[in-house]
Amino acid sequence: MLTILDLKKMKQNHEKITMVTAYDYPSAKQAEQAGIDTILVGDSLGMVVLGYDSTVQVTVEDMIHHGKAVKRGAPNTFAVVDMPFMSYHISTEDSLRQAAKIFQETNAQSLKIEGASAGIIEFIQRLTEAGIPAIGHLGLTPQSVNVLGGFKVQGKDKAAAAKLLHDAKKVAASGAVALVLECVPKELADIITASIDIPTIGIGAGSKCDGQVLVYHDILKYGVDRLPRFVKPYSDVNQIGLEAIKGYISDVKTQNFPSDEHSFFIKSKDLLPE
Ligand SMILES: Nc1nc(=O)c2c([nH]1)NC[C@@H]1CN(c3ccc(C(=O)N[C@@H](CCC(=O)O)C(=O)O)cc3)CN21
Ligand SMILES: CC(C)C(=O)C(=O)O
Ligand SMILES: [Mg+2]
Repeated sequence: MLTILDLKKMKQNHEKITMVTAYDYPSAKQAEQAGIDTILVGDSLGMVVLGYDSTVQVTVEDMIHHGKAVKRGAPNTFAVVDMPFMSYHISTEDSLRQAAKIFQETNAQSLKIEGASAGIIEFIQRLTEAGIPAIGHLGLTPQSVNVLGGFKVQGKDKAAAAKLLHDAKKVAASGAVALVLECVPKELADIITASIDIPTIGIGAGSKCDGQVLVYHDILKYGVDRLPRFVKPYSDVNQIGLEAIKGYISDVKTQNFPSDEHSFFIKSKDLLPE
């Protein structure tokens, strides 16, 4: 399993860090088998596998339920769990209690937190002091979709770009071990990556970030209809899966399934009731 020191070394050595989301046992097992560096139990699970229209309805219990399944599937991969909406905003004390619960119950290696307000910066410091590696998340922070007015690229004007760089420096200085940059212009992500000593992990943030993260279901094109512009699909599981289920339906209707090879037989007819 990689450690936070390995991730820092990978930045220094210009070796790209790979991250994929996983929400359950099979996807985690597959990601580990494929040789991924890190797994994110993203709160995107609310949209991707629970059918919510944002991540706002995802709970601490949801994150623990999915996080435990992921760790069972990928016991040897560095795992990050998202702290969900409002689980780290009420007070630093309450946030620390929620973090301890998620970290202990999932056995994850790190927790991810969106934003860089004064409260968040203090929380990242306190997590680090307590021995919980924190990963920051700036740019498009989906838990704030209702304040941002949609899933939109961030840091597009001079003031917003300057604030994003300033926030990234604050997150790095507070002890965070990595920083996710979501939906940020490539040139800005490049400057941020060069300005901080912790790895940046981009999603819709161009190729200069120290690592990349994508949603598992987006990579596979599985269950998702419209893919964001930053996604490159590597398969079409929607199509493969649809054909499989249609084939099954057709075989049952036409009595081609189950055949004898998929059936069990009694040793002797004498054993059957009269
Ligand atoms: N399947 C999936 N993939 C993701 O990457 C993802 C989720 N779900 N859910 C949680 C968040 C939400 N994300 C999103 C969702 C939509 C866009 C999107 O449609 N963006 C526009 C850009 C709009 C603009 O130009 O400002 C796009 O065309 O990609 C971006 C990020 C990223 N995360
Ligand atoms: C998109 C990534 C960075 C994320 O936070 C998630 O999957 O929830
Ligand atoms: Mg998330």
